[in-house]
Amino acid sequence: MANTLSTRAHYSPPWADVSIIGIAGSSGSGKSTLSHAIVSKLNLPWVVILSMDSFYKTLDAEGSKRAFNNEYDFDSPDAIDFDVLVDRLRDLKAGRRAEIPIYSFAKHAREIETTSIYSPHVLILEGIFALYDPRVLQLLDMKIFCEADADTCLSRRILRDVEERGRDIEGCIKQWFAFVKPNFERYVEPQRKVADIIVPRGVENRVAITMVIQYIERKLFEKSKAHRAELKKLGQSSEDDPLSEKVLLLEQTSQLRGMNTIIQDIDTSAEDFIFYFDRLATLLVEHAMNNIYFRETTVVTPVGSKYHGLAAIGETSAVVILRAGSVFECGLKRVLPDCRTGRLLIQSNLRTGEPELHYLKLPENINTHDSVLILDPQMSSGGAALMAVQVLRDHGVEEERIVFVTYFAGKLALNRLTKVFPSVKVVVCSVVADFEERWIEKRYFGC
Ligand SMILES: Nc1ncnc2c1ncn2[C@@H]1O[C@H](COP(=O)(O)OP(=O)(O)O)[C@@H](O)[C@H]1O
Ligand SMILES: Nc1ccn([C@@H]2O[C@H](COP(=O)(O)O)[C@@H](O)[C@H]2O)c(=O)n1
Repeated sequence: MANTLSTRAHYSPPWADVSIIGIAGSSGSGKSTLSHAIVSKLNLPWVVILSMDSFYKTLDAEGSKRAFNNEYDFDSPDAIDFDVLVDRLRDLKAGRRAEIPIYSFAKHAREIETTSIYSPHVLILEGIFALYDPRVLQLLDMKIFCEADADTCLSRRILRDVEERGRDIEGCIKQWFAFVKPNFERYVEPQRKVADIIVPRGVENRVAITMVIQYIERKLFEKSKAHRAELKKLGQSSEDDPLSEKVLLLEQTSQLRGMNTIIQDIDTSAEDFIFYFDRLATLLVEHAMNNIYFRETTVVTPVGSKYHGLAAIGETSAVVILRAGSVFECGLKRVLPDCRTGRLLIQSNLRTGEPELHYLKLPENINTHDSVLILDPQMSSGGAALMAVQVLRDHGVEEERIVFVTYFAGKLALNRLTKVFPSVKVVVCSVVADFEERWIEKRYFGC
């Protein structure tokens, strides 16, 4: 029986249910320095710092005037847009991309540009009110309160604000005694009570940092284990299933078999390999294009007669899974010369075999494109394919609009992908043994 939506299997990528660590404490206590120390100790691509400064409310002209006179209270919770912060945290927790405002302390205002966060496995939320809002507290996996005595905080703050935030010493002192100090006692300090760990001396506190690192490493290990187990389970449950009707195999004509013979022959020269692979890639992209949306149209020929034909409805873009997917670029250009192309770097962890997302750059407004082709010449375990489709889904691309284009695929991998994403089409040249080692890109690029 063909796959239907009711038989959809569950898959959650490694970035689902991101662990969020909150670090609160007085201004100048070393929250930001501590956060950076944790990130650099972990030395992983998926740990991201989110500063609460990004969520300061926009000021009106009067507020801005007061801010420049050091007369605006930035140390009251009212200065923070907690609703937007909670929204963004919820998006990230759900594995979605979140647009984060960029704040300028020198201008007391948000910049026009935003920055985006997507797919962290761990997020560090740092700010004077990181443990303040009950909705935020609910989302936190670990709560830290960073401590330093008030004199230290003030002297650090003066040095930093004069050097980095465009302030003068007098203004810093005025702001400190009017707002920072009283509000620390009123709002910031009480957050100690909800903290799991109090960290005196911030970044100098090696014991505390080690504890936090161990906690994060344990969480990441558990997640990786769960992700691998999920992939394995998906494989076991789909082993005996027939291929979905969404798997569109190229017609095995004698031309195609001839090309395959040359491509698969170990003695084929590099030039011939590239020539025939490019030809085949063109056919695969053509076949994908046969399965996108067209509308009827009529054109006039040079001799004045009418031709009733078809035209693509909207834009088709492509996403190459690096580095193997680059072998499709020549074929893609032949069929769609102006196709906007994004890139994903997905690599298998050498130790665990787990696919990991390392880099992503997608065409702008990809969610509005009519069709998106994902290009990868080999589908071995299906892990990279699942991840790539999930990335597009997280960026608003509807499943029906995705066509996965591949040269070789194992049946298990095809079943895994179409069970999780039953509406995704897969264009494939040959179905081969499960878990076949990747070799196409090595032959194509000669290394
Ligand atoms: N343990 C420390 N020793 C010396 N300077 C520090 C220490 N921790 C932080 N600083 C410095 O103090 C200033 C404020 O630290 P920061 O981490 O920005 O504090 P917060 O984020 O809590 O406001 C920065 O210039 C930073 O380099
Ligand atoms: N326009 C602004 C906004 C905030 N502040 C001060 O920043 C402090 C929080 O940032 P830390 O990195 O020091 O935690 C807070 O105490 C505000 O007084 C500001 O001066 N100007």
